[in-house]
Amino acid sequence: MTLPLPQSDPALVVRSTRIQDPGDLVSLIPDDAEAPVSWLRDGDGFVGWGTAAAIQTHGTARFDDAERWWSGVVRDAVVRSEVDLPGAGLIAVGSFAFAAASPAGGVLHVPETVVGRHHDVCWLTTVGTAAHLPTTPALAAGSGADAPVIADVRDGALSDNQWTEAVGAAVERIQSGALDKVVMARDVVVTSSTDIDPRHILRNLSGAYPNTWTYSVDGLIGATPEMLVRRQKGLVTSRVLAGTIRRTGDDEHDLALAASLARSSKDLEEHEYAVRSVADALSPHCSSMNVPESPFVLHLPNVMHLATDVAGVLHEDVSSLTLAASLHPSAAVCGTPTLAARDLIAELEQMDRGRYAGPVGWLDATGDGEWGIALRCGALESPSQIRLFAGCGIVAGSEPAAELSESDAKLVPMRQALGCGS
Ligand SMILES: C=C(O[C@H]1C=CC=C(C(=O)O)[C@@H]1O)C(=O)O
Repeated sequence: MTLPLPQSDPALVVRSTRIQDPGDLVSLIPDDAEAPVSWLRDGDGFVGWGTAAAIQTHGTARFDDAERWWSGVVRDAVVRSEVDLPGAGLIAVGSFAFAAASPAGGVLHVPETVVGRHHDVCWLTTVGTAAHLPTTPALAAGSGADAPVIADVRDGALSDNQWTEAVGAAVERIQSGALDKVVMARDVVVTSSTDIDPRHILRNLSGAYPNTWTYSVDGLIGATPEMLVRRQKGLVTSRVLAGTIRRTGDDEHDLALAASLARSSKDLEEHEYAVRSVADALSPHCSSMNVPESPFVLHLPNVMHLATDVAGVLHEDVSSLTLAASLHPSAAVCGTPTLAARDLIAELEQMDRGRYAGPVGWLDATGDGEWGIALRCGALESPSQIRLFAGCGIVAGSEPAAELSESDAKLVPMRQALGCGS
C-alpha cells in the first residue's frame, strides 16, 4: 500500500540569489547559529544554519521515510532560483545511522540560510514560508571560533587491547570461512572543559584536508574522503576506498609505501570487495557503467588509500538519497557477505556506531545530490563531549596490531582538529 505523501505544512518559499564572493564560508556561520550545517571541498560547497523544516526518522524505514517526507516538501515548495548549480535552490542536508537498530536513526534538515560557492559563483539561499517570507541576512565573518580546551581523551566501548582481541576474533572467523571481510570500528571519547565549537573543527578539517568532503550535520562533524554516491544530471559517480597505509611525512618514503600499497594482495583483496559491493548495488539503476580494473592511490595528509572511481549512466529517476540507501552499507564499512559482516560487527564491536559509517550529504529538489560515507568524524554527545570513530577492513591476512595502528591514523584528522594530539 502506498501512503499519501505527508503534508509539508506550511509550504516552503525558497529564494536563491547570486552574491559577491563572501570569502571563507565557515566564518559566515554566526556565533549563535542554530543547527549549523556544512558540506565543503576545496573551498566549494556550502554552509547553512537555522531550521526551515526537518524530519527525524528511525529503523529500517529511516531512508524511505525521509525520502517520502522530502517528496512532499518538494511538491509543495515555491522555489525561485537565479542559480543553477549543485547545492543552489531548495536543498536538504542529512545523515543516517549505520545500523537500522541505532537510536540515531536519520535526519533530513532544510536550513533557513545557505551560502554556497561553485568555482567562482557564489549564492545565498533563504527559506521561509508564505506567513514568514525569507529575509536576507547580513553576511559577515564572525568573531571566530575558539579552540576547545581538552580535558580528557579516553577509550570508548573497548580498550586498545580489547579491540585488538576483537579484531583477532574477526580474523579467526574469516579464516574459518564464515565470511570474507568485515570492517571493525572503535570509538574514542574526547571531553573539553569548554563548549566544542563545530566551526573550529570545520575550519581545521577543511584547511588540512582540502580534497575531502568536510561536513557538519546535526552534531556529526568530519572530513570524509569517500563519496558513496553523487548524482548529477543523470550521471552517478562513487569513489570507493578500502586498503590503507599510514603516511610517514617523508615524501620519498611515502612514494615507496604507495607503490607497496598498490601491490599489497591483502589491501587489493580488501579493496575488491568494496568495489564489487558498490558496482553490484549501482548496476540495477544504470544503463552503462565504468568500473576501472585497478585502483589508484589516493594521497591524504595522514594516510593513503586504494581508490576506485566508479561511474554510471542512470536509466531511471531515482534520487541520490535512494541510491545512497541502496548502496549502504558498502563493503568499505561493513563487509562481505553484508549480512554476515553486519552480524559480526554487532557481536564484536560492542558499541553503537550511531551515524558514523552511514550516508551523510545533501539532495536537491530534482533528487541530485552528494552522499559521502561519514568517516573521519565525531558525534557531539553534549556541548563539551564528542565521540570519535575509526574502522579498518579486516580480511584473512590482517594483523590485529597493524589494524590498531591504522585506526589510530584514521583518528588523526579529528584529533588534530580538536587539538588533542596526532
Ligand atoms: C572505515 C573506515 O575507512 C574505510 C575507508 C577507507 C579505507 C578503509 C580501510 O582501509 O580499512 C575502510 O574501509 C574509517 O575511516 O573509519
